[in-house]
Amino acid sequence: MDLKDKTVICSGKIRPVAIAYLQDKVTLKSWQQRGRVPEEQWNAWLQEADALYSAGNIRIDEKLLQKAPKLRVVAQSSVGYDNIDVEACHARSVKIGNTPGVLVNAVADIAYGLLIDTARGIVRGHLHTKNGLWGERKAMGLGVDLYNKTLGVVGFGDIGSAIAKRAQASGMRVIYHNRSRRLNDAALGARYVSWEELLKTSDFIAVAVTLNPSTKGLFNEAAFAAMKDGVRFVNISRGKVVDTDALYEALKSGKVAAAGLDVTEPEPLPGDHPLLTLPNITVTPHMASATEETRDEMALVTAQNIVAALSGQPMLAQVK
Ligand SMILES: NC(=O)C1=CN([C@@H]2O[C@H](COP(=O)(O)OP(=O)(O)OC[C@H]3O[C@@H](n4cnc5c(N)ncnc54)[C@H](O)[C@@H]3O)[C@@H](O)[C@H]2O)C=CC1
Ligand SMILES: O=C(O)C(=O)CO
Repeated sequence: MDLKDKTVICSGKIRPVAIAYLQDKVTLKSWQQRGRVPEEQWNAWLQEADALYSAGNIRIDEKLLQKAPKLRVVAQSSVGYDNIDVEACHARSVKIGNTPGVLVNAVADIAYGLLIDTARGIVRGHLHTKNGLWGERKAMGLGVDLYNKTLGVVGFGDIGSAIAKRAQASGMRVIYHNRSRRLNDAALGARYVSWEELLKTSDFIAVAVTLNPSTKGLFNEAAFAAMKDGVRFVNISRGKVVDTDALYEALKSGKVAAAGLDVTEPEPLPGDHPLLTLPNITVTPHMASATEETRDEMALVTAQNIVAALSGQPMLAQVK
């Protein structure tokens, strides 16, 4: 099908693999400079757009949709789509695509790295060495083993179960809590438990839920209070799942012995944020999917979703 009369606009810089896929098929308007498309330009593009390649964290809501009368497709270049008002899109017959699956291993690797860091303080050790304190390394204290400990995974979807696999390689027992029990959990070597049991019995907790109304602020003061003393906490899902102030207090008191976060609220996290004054936290800048291979695959799925939807074909991954 000739789609050259269809205009695809991109909200930010996109990967060459996506440009190569799209440029001969559609009329592509992409901003290949750093930062956001200037507002005037963006508003003009929205007027003409049949499809939107959503790169980065732009809010796609009724306000944006009103400026885009021809829009029929939004392709989010991530698995999470909490930046999109799904109801508003569907009310205007705008299809939404995302990129599940292709980023699972890259994200689970970072979660596993953070998990090890909460046990052993790798980043802390690096900073200690860098600050000329190698000889005083005993001051750092000892870490703990992953081996023979219980990992509680909250959100046992694609990424949660991939984190479990990595933890099992370190000899951890895995329990999980999910919206519903996974049929294949025995094959995955993981045991379904209630939210309360997970909090009470986990030595480590890894969070891999979607951000939705039921998970917003899920890890609040009460949740941290219900955890084991000295629990270690990793979040790679979305910052808004955690009450930042409650986590700060739990880390300060030692209730949470250490935390590893790839996502924060707010994002970006300012360099002078109170969380970063604590010695027992490692924060990475929402980079869990940031490998060359994974970002290429995410870009390609995003581009393929657009072409499929504009051709009236099923998308590779559609948000229902
Ligand atoms: N840090 C990063 O760069 C990345 C972060 N993510 C985040 O990770 C999330 C998960 O990704 P996938 O595993 O691919 O999605 P998925 O849809 O396979 O898994 C999410 C799981 O969360 C569960 N869930 C939802 N609400 C829940 C609740 N209230 N209680 C317990 N479980 C609940 C769902 O049942 C599902 O099993 C994404 O939505 C995204 O926000 C994803 C990729 C990269
Ligand atoms: O895919 C996602 O949801 C992300 O957070 C970006 O990799």
